[in-house]
Amino acid sequence: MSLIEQAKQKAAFQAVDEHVLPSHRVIGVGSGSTVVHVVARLLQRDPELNAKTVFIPTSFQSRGLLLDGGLTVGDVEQYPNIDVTIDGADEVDSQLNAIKGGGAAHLQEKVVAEAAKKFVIVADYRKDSKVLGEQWTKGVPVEVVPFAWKAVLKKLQEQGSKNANLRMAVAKAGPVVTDNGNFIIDAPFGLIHDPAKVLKDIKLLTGVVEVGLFCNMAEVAYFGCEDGSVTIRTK
Ligand SMILES: O=C[C@H](O)[C@H](O)[C@H](O)COP(=O)(O)O
Repeated sequence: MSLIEQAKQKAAFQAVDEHVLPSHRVIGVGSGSTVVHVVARLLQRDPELNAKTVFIPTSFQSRGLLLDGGLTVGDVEQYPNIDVTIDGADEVDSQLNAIKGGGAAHLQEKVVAEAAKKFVIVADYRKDSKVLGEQWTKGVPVEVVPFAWKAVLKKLQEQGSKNANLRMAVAKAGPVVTDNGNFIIDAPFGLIHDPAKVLKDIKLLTGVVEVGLFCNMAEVAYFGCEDGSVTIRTK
């Protein structure tokens, strides 16, 4: 396993061990490569405990991980009160604000995180920043309804993101289409010193469904470090 993968695993295992309690019955599960280790740790729990628990996925990917593991899945319509949600991030700042959506899953992720009593982030050392935009330079992921993409792109450029661009698919002609049938615009804003304002300004644009800025949401973040340790940042 590579150093980065080991770091992801360490952070994920420790976060599950410290935040998924035997009394919990509804657990939110984020998306991405770090969450693979979250699910692996959940599967190491007492099977009787898992049998009494419902897991709320945040994407096609995390639903598949849970189903493949034989876990029971539900949704926020059935379970609007989630005990804890654990998710990855593309970058986290010193105040625990995060950029998410590198995998285009941030809409469902935000809903599931907001429905939880506690939101926990797991990541490797490359995601740990003072200010958003230091390391994640691809931009803020913005999910937009398809017919509005050009209009939103123009507005984002007017808001200062000159290099905002429509995310294109790799093994498909045309744009990435999200699990919700929408498009993604990646909008770089350089260093983001006031993420809550950037979030608000983008969210007010007509046609925007959700913005991959998670402000004041996480209670704690676990970063797996290069030396095998885990750094824990709390609010
Ligand atoms: O859309 C994807 C999600 O926000 C992921 O949680 C985020 O991109 C981090 O993914 P990874 O753990 O693969 O770096």
